[in-house]
Amino acid sequence: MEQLSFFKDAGQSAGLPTEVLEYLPNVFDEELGSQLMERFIAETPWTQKVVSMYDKQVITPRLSAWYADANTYDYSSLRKSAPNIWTPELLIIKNIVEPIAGVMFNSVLLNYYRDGSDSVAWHSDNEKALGTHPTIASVTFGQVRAFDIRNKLNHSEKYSVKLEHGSLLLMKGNLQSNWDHRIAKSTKAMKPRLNLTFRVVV
Ligand SMILES: O=C(O)CCC(=O)C(=O)O
Ligand SMILES: [Fe+2]
Repeated sequence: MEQLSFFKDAGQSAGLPTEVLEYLPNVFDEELGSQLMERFIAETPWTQKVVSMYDKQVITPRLSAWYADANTYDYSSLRKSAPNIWTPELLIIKNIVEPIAGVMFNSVLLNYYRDGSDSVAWHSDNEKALGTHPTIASVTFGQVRAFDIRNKLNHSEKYSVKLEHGSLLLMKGNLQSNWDHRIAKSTKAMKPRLNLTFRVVV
């Protein structure tokens, strides 16, 4: 019954720019989503990255893992290790997401937010290897968290989507070039959340 609480703050801010963000709730059955999430949390080879920020070494406030086709070039300086190879669970999700997105993906980044103090800071996924207008398919299981976007040229232009258990968010068009996004920390009690962003790396 606990899963019910995942849904209670669903919603999105008015005027969300749907040409860059398409939100599809309930793409995954609630029970299947919970089972997949438990397996991912237990069985993924999680890593926690250390990044340099203003001369300081900062540990990223979440756990991550990268999976890709074996021949995919390791494009990012942040991902120096070889990718993990697709698991059956990841392929189940990939096969559901691809026809909806209309894209065949060759990699996925998993992020595990253990509680409300885990987060991802404002950024855009605009690495060259993702191309100019990438479609990125973002699948969420677990705790509802707010996905915020802000216009890069006008930070006061902001929108928010509450990403629910079993939902799919398509990021597309100019999202990565014109907008930043984040998952903010929360001081409220938060259960674990798992997010998978399927990408095409060229
Ligand atoms: O957790 C999310 O919903 C977003 C993750 C993200 O932005 C990223 O991995 O680049
Ligand atoms: Fe991102």
